[in-house]
Amino acid sequence: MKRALITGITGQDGSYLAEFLLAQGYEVHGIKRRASQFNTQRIDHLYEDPHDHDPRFHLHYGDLSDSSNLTRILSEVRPDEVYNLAAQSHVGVSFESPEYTADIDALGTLRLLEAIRFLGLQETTRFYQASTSELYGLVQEIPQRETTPFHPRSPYAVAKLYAYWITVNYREAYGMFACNGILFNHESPRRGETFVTRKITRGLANIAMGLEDCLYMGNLDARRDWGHARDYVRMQWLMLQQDAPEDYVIATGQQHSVRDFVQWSAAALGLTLAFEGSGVDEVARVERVAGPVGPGGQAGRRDPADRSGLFPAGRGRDAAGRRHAGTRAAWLDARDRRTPDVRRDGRRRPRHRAPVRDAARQRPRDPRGLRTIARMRQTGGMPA
Ligand SMILES: Nc1nc2c(ncn2[C@@H]2O[C@H](COP(=O)(O)OP(=O)(O)O[C@H]3O[C@H](CO)[C@@H](O)[C@H](O)[C@@H]3O)[C@@H](O)[C@H]2O)c(=O)[nH]1
Repeated sequence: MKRALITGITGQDGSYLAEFLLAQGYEVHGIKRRASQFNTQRIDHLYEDPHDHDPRFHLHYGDLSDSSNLTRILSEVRPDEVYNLAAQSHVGVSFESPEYTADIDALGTLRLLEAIRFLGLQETTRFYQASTSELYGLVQEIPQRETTPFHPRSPYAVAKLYAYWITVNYREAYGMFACNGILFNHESPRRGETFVTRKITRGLANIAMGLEDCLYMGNLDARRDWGHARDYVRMQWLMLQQDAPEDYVIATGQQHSVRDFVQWSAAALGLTLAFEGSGVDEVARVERVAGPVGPGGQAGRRDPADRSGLFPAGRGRDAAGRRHAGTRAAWLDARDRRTPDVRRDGRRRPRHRAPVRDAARQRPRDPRGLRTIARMRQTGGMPA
């Protein structure tokens, strides 16, 4: 049975790759960071108790900043394949934490490669490095290919450039089977919520459900090549199954703008947006609401004279604490009022409960997950 070790197993790609490798019959080991809160939501369905008979899924505490820890895990697992997916992966955040980003993304890769070499595993362990289209930054040719010169434009991309070349260097200097996967953007429902696709889908869904009233965006005209993460982890595996190690670009070959993504997401929710203004003053208002909105719900009718957005400010309540007409909450209230408590069969009808509010219904349970609503302003910056 082949053994794989995945750094970054708790992330989007790590979770899909673990699923994929388990289905291929691998024994899968993952490195997760210690955190005071649970950080394994994406892989909880794969968890096997270590006391079970012959589990094939194992988690180890570790960190790419900790060489002795990496060396110990590698010497215990002695993997056939290592997938280095762990990183500080947010481009915007790398401007705020450039040194941390370099430590994990650049030196972390070196630590892992060096631990493989130090343990004498360089001839048996194959190595995948999660490289990135961000290396191209200021693009030198269109489309980009494996031979296109790099011009990174963020601390993240510069750190990943070091990781790229140190991977090439270990391949050339020590004969390691080491590959860089230069992946363009790849998304899924498991994508982190501060990356643009999840930020938009979450934000607009919250607007449609009346939970928020504004979503602030950065550059709407930025263009990205978006694939699905599940397809891309298969590519990662395929790179390590070739006869000889090489670096590969993975993309769909199609680019779309962030603005397109906003409009598709709005359309899926039955919202029609009207864009006004330009540059940092651009605003998109919800012009029409149609069809079912939100899981199991439908939008309330909106006063066409109201140009302030789908839902007025004040979290959808007036001074007396009554919900405004036009919000999903108001629609649910109205449904509860007009629907008898007891069904025809004599059973009690379940009442609507706000799913994302705390007991006092004052604050969102997860404040990070719940900032949203109906005005989109182009700030020119790149907020998370
Ligand atoms: N995050 C974010 N991005 C915004 C926003 N508004 C516009 N954007 C633009 O949306 C684009 C896509 O951003 P993200 O999907 O958040 O990340 P990324 O910068 O493309 O980087 C991702 O893909 C790389 C290539 O695969 C990865 O290397 C990187 O780790 C990350 O996953 C960027 O050009 C960004 O300027 C916003 O409000 N938030």
